Amino acid sequence: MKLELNKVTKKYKEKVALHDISCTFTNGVYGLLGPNGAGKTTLLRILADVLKPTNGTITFNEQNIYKLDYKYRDLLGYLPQDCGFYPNFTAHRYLQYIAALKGLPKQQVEQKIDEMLAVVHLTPYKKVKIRKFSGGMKQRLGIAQSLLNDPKLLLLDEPTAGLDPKERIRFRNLISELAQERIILLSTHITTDIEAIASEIIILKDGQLLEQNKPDKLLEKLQQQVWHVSLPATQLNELYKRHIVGHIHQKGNDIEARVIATKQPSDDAILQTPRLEDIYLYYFGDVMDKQEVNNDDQT
Ligand SMILES: Nc1ncnc2c1ncn2[C@@H]1O[C@H](COP(=O)(O)OP(=O)(O)OP(=O)(O)O)[C@@H](O)[C@H]1O
Repeated sequence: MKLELNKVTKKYKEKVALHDISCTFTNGVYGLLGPNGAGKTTLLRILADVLKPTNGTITFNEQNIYKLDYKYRDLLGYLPQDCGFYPNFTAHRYLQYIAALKGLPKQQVEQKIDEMLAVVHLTPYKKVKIRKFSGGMKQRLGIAQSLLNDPKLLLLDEPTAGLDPKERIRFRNLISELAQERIILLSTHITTDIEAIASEIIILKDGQLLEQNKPDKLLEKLQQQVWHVSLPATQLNELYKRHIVGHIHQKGNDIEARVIATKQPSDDAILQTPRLEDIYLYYFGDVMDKQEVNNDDQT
């Protein structure tokens, strides 16, 4: 399978949300990484055919997706950021409704629903109304609906939002299991979500595709550039001015910090093995806040 974007641009009036995006996806897991507003949702919505690009073409196995029409949509599973659940539906009723929308053969529906509820560990809640669900349970139900038609192309917009650490690990394992014979695209700004499972990572910033590469190739970029630094807390502001600073830990009057720098930032700085969160900092250090850095620590 091959999904190809050729110079895809999306404008919302004057706002250019995606600019000339060209990339190719074959079977595997692709992590769309970028801060808020980078264009991840716009890209996924275009691929889910809920939004049309302003310019550019998209082909699936060399055929234009708009010409393929329903044949393309039949291949899709899509988890939007907001599933728009009906609170008075039970999980079962909701999945029946989605199965009908997706045109699943009637004789398969109940078995498929049971399978999917088991996959996302919601079997005991099959007959419970969605209004009683926690955020994490709703997210798992959203994942279940996206998988109902056994999609060949799975598009997941921030799939781990609201999941607790255990659920996130389960989710990552599930995606790894599903990855064969499928194209899976998932957007996130949490690097640990994709570090272990993405075959490739796509870095989006301000609607531009900055990188598409295998995680280890991205990490190679930062070899010899990630440091552990220890210094008096009073010097922290100076450190921020000179370098990209990641995690910091206060230890008494001192600070321990993870720093990205092309040259050794201080005599006692110790080289570290780069991680994907360093790549995130490298590209988005200027736009992120500390909250996002801390989020990376959740698992
Ligand atoms: N309907 C719209 N009308 C106008 N501008 C929009 C619309 N939807 C998105 N945008 C803008 O397009 C840009 C890309 O938004 P998009 O939602 O695709 O980013 P994102 O990377 O998914 O961010 P987030 O993680 O916050 O969802 C942003 O600047 C956003 O404000």
